[in-house]
Amino acid sequence: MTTTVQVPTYGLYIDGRWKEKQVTFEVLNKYNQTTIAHVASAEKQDVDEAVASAKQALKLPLSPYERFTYLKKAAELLIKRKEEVANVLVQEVGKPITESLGEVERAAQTLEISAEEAKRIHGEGVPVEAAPGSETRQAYTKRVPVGVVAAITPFNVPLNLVCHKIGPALASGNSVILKPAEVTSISAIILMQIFEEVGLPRGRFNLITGNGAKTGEWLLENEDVNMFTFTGSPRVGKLIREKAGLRKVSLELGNNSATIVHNDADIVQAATLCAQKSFNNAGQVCISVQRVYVQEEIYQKFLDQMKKVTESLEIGDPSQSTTQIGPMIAEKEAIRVEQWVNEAVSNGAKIEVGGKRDGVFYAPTILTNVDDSMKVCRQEVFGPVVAVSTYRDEEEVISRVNDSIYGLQAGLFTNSLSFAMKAAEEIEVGGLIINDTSGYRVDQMPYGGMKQSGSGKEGPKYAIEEMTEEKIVVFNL
Ligand SMILES: NC(=O)c1ccc[n+]([C@@H]2O[C@H](COP(=O)([O-])OP(=O)(O)OC[C@H]3O[C@@H](n4cnc5c(N)ncnc54)[C@H](O)[C@@H]3O)[C@@H](O)[C@H]2O)c1
Ligand SMILES: O=C[C@H](O)CS(=O)(=O)O
Repeated sequence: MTTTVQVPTYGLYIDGRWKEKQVTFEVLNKYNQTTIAHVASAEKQDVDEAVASAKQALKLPLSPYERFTYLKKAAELLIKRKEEVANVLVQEVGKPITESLGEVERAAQTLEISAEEAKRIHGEGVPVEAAPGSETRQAYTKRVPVGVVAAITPFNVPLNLVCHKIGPALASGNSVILKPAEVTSISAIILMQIFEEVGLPRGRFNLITGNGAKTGEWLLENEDVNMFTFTGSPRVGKLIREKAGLRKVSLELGNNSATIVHNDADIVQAATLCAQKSFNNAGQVCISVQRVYVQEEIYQKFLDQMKKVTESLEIGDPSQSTTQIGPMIAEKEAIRVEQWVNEAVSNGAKIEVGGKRDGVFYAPTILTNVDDSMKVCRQEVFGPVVAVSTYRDEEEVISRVNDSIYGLQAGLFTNSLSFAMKAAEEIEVGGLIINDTSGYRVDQMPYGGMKQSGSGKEGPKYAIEEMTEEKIVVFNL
């Protein structure tokens, strides 16, 4: 007997209703490459309808308490569907189930923090009366929504990074059009279903799925979009910045994250955490540990421990609770990583662990004998590869960490307060994590990079600042 598995078809969500489309694209299970959904391909007219609906929705303002209530309920409903949504992440990303469950929990927290922040948006009194001639005046500021926000998101953390945009946008009174990554659209569709269920007024949250370049272009062409909030590659980020003109843009882009391990650190803890945070989600994390700089006196002990942890990682079917490393998002990405590693090896790098590809899987790989000019150090690998090298002193390592076009986060293991303080002053990143790796993030913290890692911050409180304008009101009494 053969069993036919029903593949669901999903539409767009515009102006409070689902809209079927003739033309769809397939979302694949990244482990076995089977089709798990047919998803609507938006056309220009759909994008324009979504923007018009979002603009119209702003005419019925929501109070901060109403926004709090919708977001809080959405967080609760997401937790109720935790297993189902985690299984979607397992399939559409190839993310191991334990990590996928963690992403759903974090996404719910992001919505909950956004809900709480909705009640804390405030301005301040401004002492204009202190200016000569303004003695009879009084003033205060208030934060007002930017209006229509277009949110464009990447494949690697497709639920939580969507919540980092939808949560603050709705909390601050905006309406939003979401364009998720094509290859991982299903979790965003489920989130849309959840917001429909909580009864969010129509037009406040619209979902457009389809080709990134086309929908992106149509959103950018539509002058009724007031702000773009983008997470993804520097290539697309630059394009959005160029085309957005005078409109607000927030960009969360790539990194080649460094972590320093100094000679006074807890070596076992540092090596264990570095191994874990180099290979989470098969290294497809923007703050994944990619460059490790180990003080030369402790190098061998550190490397031995990091190799031991890495060799113990279980690779395989992401739906199994014992699996720690799943497939990459596509075979072409695994091939690219393989080529970069091979190129490094042909220039003198040594593979300590891994270095093998099996279809869409790339084994967790530690490289030594690397040179800072190699692609595996200089560019963003976005795969399960880490380059470990030595340094002599604080000055040298800080300058090597800073020798990058990126600046999202870095880690530093040390018990030296003076080194930690020096690093905090001198390392050019949006976040420096002491006694943990570059890969540490919780959702309430400000998060965003310097240099080509982007501009603007996420973390609901900080994203709300990006998604609102400061207005001053002056009274002449
Ligand atoms: N800094 C952060 O917070 C953060 C978090 C996660 C991922 N990232 C970065 O994201 C990248 C990987 O994600 P990706 O491969 O999905 O990125 P990507 O740039 O290829 O795609 C991101 C989104 O942009 C859309 N897009 C593609 N072309 C477009 C265009 N011309 N105009 C408008 N939108 C377009 C895609 O459809 C997708 O929704 C890495 O560089 C990673 O570092 C950064
Ligand atoms: O890919 C980058 C993510 O922002 C890191 S995290 O999943 O939010 O920790």
